[in-house]
Amino acid sequence: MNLSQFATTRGFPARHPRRPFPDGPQKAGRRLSRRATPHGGERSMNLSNTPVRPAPSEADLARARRDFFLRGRPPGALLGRRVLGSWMRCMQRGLVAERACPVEPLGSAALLAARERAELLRRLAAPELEFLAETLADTASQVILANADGLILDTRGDARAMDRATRVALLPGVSWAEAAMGTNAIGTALADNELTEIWGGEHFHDQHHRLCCTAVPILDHTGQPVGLLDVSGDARLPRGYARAIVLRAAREIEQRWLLNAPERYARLRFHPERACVGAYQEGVLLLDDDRIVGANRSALQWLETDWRLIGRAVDQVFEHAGPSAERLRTRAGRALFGQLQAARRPRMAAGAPRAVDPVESDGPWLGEPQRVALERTRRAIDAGLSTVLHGETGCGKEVLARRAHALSSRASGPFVAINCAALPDTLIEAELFGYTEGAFTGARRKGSPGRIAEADGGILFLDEIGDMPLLLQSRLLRVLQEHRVEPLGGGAARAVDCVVLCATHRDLDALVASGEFRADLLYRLREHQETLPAWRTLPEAQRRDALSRLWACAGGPARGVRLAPEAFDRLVAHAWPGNFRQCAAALRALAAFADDGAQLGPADLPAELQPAVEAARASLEELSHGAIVSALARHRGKVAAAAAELGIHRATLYRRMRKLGIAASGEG
Ligand SMILES: Nc1ncnc2c1ncn2[C@@H]1O[C@H](COP(=O)(O)OP(=O)(O)OP(=O)(O)O)[C@@H](O)[C@H]1O
Repeated sequence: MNLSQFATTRGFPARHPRRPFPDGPQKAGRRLSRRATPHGGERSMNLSNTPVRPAPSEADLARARRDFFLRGRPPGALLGRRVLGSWMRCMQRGLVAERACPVEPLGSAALLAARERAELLRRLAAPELEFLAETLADTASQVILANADGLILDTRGDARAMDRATRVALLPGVSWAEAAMGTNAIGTALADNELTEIWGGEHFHDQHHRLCCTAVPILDHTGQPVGLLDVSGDARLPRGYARAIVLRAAREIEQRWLLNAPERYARLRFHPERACVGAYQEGVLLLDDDRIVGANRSALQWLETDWRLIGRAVDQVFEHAGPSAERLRTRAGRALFGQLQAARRPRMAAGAPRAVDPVESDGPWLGEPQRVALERTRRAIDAGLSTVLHGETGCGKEVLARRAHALSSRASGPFVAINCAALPDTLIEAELFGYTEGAFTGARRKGSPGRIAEADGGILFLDEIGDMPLLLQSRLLRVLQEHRVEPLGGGAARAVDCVVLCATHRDLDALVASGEFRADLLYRLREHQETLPAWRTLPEAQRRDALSRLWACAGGPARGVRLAPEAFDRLVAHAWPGNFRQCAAALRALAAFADDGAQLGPADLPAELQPAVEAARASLEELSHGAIVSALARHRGKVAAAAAELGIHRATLYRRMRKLGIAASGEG
């Protein structure tokens, strides 16, 4: 579903003029508040505990500020209780209203690290950020995702209506925690863990008086804040213009968070009306056997309880629940309709400790060069730029592409990976572009949309792009130019919106020069390029760090298997021509064959890492004419035996002998 469809299903028109306030901020905001409330949701169930409070006039606010800040008197009752509470906290912290608060954005590496820590939140929130930005476009508001400390992670929207200082302060990397910025919706919502609206002069600092903000904390399935959604705009916008829509977006993210929980938990969904089980307002509980380990807010509402529900046994809450849980009765006597989705427990092969895939578990190891490449690739994706990832085999090109996809605004779209070198020439065309029914012998009955069409809304990852046959290059070029795919055998062309990432270890410019790759295709594919470093070029500190991570992922430490310092040093120093892939595989093998609790020394390392071999390898280039001749002589011309003594492969010795003009006299 594209954004317009997404917006329309929720009853919001998808298009808005980009000009801020085409008919004034008041009108824009009022129009939006009218649009944003008619969902049955907010009417039939109050999702926020925050009562709607009458807006104090500017004169009321000015009086309240004079009373509080100048005369030290309690301000009038029109100032909300929570705003007053926040002003008092700010005073106690020594903040001064007239003093500008310094804006100190995080550096790019620290911001990247913060974004990585909040990866799940960002991924789940991305569609809502787009949706809010689109819907609020004519109010010139800024949509903000912050982490649970109030640090801005992402923004969307058009903030042209704000002054420069405010725009700068609302950028990613800036903290809006109350302690730093005084009373503001982000910081105060996090301090109170409630939906918060702060308008104009309610902000603690004078410098924020032209701003209005509406913020809602995003809670995980146990009720802990994991982040916050905020809409900030011009203080002339009517109070409440963003309340319903931002609240609903936060609930959507929370629901996704809940449903993203491990499948080993059963899910109990319920609602007082049968038809609403499975719909927006359903209550959902996560169950670990008979214990409640998670809930959504609707569940709390229908069960008339709060987050203390987490940890209770199911039968403390429900009086009666049949095996299918179709009819439920709470201990308070409320009848509900329910549906139980059983837990899925993965069946593990007995005894075999499974190595953890570093990419699946905690994300790849990222040193400084990978971090920078990752962030730039993510930005390229968000900007719709085709990107080539260049680097030796195994240096993490695909890993990086997948990670960048997960962090990008296309995270909710598919990631379709195609290895151009692995597909047989006869199949690649049909595989990529799809085919209609009966297009060729063996075609599936209903035809196939093809892999490119499958990437619609997401990423098309073309691995080993340098190996794509010339014939297909022109078809691919046409797809990239026209954003449409035509299936084999005719049929309607299909529009495709995808960002293309390519990976290669080959020199694409050289391939163009030798006529193996189309120059015009390369220009299309390489709107941006990132080069990933080979393992051996990383600084030693990074290799050590990476090795520790790969070893942990290989499962050794979990079974008490230790690498002696000399073994670790040797692994760090090894050149690993197959880069991360080879190193990770070697570590997995080491861990697999070691006994629990064993300490592995240099002698336990694979043959190519043994000291004699390493020394011989290192000096291969210097292996002199004399050394080879005398080794051959000692073994009566037997090349295999001489190679073994020199610690190199027989083929390598033959190559070296040819280069030095040494004739082979004995048998191999
Ligand atoms: N940064 C990393 N952190 C941890 N493991 C990594 C990292 N990069 C690569 N790996 C490991 O190496 C394997 C290969 O990575 P990947 O497929 O991304 O390499 P590649 O550069 O695309 O290789 P090729 O060019 O051969 O396709 C991964 O499955 C993973 O186990």
